[in-house]
Amino acid sequence: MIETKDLDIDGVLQAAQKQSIGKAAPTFVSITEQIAWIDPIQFFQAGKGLQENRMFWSSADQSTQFVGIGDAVLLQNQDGSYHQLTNEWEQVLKNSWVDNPYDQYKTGPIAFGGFPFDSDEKVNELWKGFEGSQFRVPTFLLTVENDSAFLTTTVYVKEESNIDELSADLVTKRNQLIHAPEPIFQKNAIVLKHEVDPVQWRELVVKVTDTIEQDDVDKIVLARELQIEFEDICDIGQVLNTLKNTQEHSFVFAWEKDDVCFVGATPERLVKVDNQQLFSTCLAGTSPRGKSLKEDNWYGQQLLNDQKNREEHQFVVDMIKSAVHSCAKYVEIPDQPSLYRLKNLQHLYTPVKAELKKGYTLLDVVEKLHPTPALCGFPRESSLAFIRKFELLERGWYGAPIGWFDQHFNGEFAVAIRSALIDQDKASLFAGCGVVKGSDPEIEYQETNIKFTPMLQALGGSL
Ligand SMILES: C=C(O[C@@H]1C=C(C(=O)O)C=C[C@H]1O)C(=O)O
Ligand SMILES: [Mg+2]
Repeated sequence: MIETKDLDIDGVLQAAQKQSIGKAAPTFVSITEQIAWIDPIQFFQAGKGLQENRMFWSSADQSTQFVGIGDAVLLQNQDGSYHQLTNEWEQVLKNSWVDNPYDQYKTGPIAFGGFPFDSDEKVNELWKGFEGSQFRVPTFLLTVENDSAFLTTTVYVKEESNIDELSADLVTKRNQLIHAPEPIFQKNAIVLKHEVDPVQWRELVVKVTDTIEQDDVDKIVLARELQIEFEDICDIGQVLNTLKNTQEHSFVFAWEKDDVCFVGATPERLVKVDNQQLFSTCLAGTSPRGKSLKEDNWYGQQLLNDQKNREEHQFVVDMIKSAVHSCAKYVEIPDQPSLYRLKNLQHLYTPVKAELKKGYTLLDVVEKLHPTPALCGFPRESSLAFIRKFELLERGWYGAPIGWFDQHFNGEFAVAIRSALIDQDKASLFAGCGVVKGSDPEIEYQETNIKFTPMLQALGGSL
């Protein structure tokens, strides 16, 4: 039996209401309790019954998993402003009542969400609902940290709130979630697959290599879209379960808005900050996995020694190094990349460690880093201008920071690649690759195909 403190939602809400009357402002209430361990996917599936927006996050080593149900707070910034987001979060916390006897990092008030790749991009039909940056504090947040589970319940209490009703409603929903039955999964079956402009895409790669020859640009990342249709409405829980079980060393995420959900399993950490300790990742340069150990090692060695891939990688290292330097006391970064192996492919990988200077927060670093040359190109301005002008799709949240931060701005962001936007019985998958001098359109095309594979398989299909 785990030791749990008696939960007194009603008592906390009453005290918070007194505070809101005193301050003549609503109080943001966050109550954390330890609960019996529950499978995060089970909790996620149970959230479907409440008909509220859900979110999911798993760290790349799966030691931390978050599931959120409901929107207690939604912070939305049309222009993706980091500064505004910081201010709004501080504003929310200003009049708060945080009841967290466990005082655990990763419990209590935490906001989850994402940014657009390019906040100047006009939002099209596909990305409707995902305008600007959006972060939510879920009404119910499950934190599973190895074998321990915590539930944080968040609600606004106003002067006029009916506390009896409010607390009865929260308790009913809480019980529904934490005593959820074993999840039942629907099998997702793909009935239609449509590659968007594959011929034009290869032509665009040639246009990029020509541009690189002629202009002051060295690398441009080009993305592709693959559209699919399911036989029935896609079961997101099933997709997450498969991603979790098949995609090791990857952050698995889902962020639902009404009936649309952005889902993925990305290997790429943008930045993590834990008490001023900063961790970032340079990931660029790709090759397939081999079928045997010998073949796998051969691919790995080829990748480590391949000039084109090393160049693709180095642009990322140089940029991240200098961005992190500008806000850190010291930066630790190996001279040579190593290999980061995933189920379907392997990447060149350089980890970055640093200590953040006082006065800088996680969001400041996200702002400095995004978009890195891993997703945009180098130099940033000219590669971004090319993408804006010529790319054949709207990136929306693809390739952008997705993650979480707590009340002290500790948290973690990943780069939302290996992802799909799922709208009931339809989905768009995204994959891109770094085009540099000498890139071959067919090889780059095949590289994006392997990058589609993990998501496509999790959705019930194959290439
Ligand atoms: C753009 C993507 O991946 C990026 C591009 C890579 C490459 O071109 O080698 C490797 C990892 C990522 O930085 C994607 O998966 O969509
Ligand atoms: Mg590449």
